[in-house]
Amino acid sequence: MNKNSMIEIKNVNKMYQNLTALENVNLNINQGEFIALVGMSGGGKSTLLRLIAGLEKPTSGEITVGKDNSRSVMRMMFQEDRLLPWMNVLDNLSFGSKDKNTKAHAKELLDLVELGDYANHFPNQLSGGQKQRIALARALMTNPKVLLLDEPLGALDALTRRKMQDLILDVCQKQHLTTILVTHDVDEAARMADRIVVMKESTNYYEEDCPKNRNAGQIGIVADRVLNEILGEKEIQKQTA
Ligand SMILES: Nc1ncnc2c1ncn2[C@@H]1O[C@H](COP(=O)(O)OP(=O)(O)OP(=O)(O)O)[C@@H](O)[C@H]1O
Repeated sequence: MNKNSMIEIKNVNKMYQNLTALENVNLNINQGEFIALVGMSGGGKSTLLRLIAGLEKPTSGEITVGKDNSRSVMRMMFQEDRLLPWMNVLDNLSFGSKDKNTKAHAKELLDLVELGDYANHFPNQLSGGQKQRIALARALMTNPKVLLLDEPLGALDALTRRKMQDLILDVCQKQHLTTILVTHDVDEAARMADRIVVMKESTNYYEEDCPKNRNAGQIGIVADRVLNEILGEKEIQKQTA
């Protein structure tokens, strides 16, 4: 593993019975890098994320995480917040621990996601965006080095989604996280990621490096290029004709 690497994916294949979900995927993700996985439905994005998380094993090939290849440095966040409805926000983060340090850590993270005043609220008293911010804070409780995000903003309205994108980017930078985001939204990928990986058919994928500190125009250009890759030039021409 090279010294800046956090995740190395080598010659990974995944079969489900006769179906090839992933074929010969090779990807090297550096510490602190923000990767977006995009592509058509069924392209294998969630499968790759589950393999990286260690929830499933590749049929062949290898995935190495950090120097000790331990999945304990990872936390995952999903489209659903998965908060426990019978616990208040603070307990959802600390799992009801009475330990002072754990509670203090939970409070710090609530401040980080700008919900410091909501410790005693219950999930049903929160908006969708607030619940996702709590889910993000909870994912950070164990001080992970890698954050795996499976379409976490998919259920949010456009404005809340935009705010969450900024918050996630800010948090990832502050906590020096390596992040992998699965998203259907190419604009979201173009706004957030350092590098976009397009999962095409199982045999084929494409990478796009994004400029640093990009403006709205550059985001649009990157998003268009990625969309071209996903749909193919002809589809785009047909749509704009
Ligand atoms: N547990 C499973 N058993 C059988 N086939 C599966 C399983 N999980 C995924 N697949 C298949 O593997 C392929 C890749 O699925 P995956 O969910 O990774 O795609 P995706 O790119 O995340 O799709 P979407 O954008 O719709 O979420 C699909 O053809 C899917 O039907």
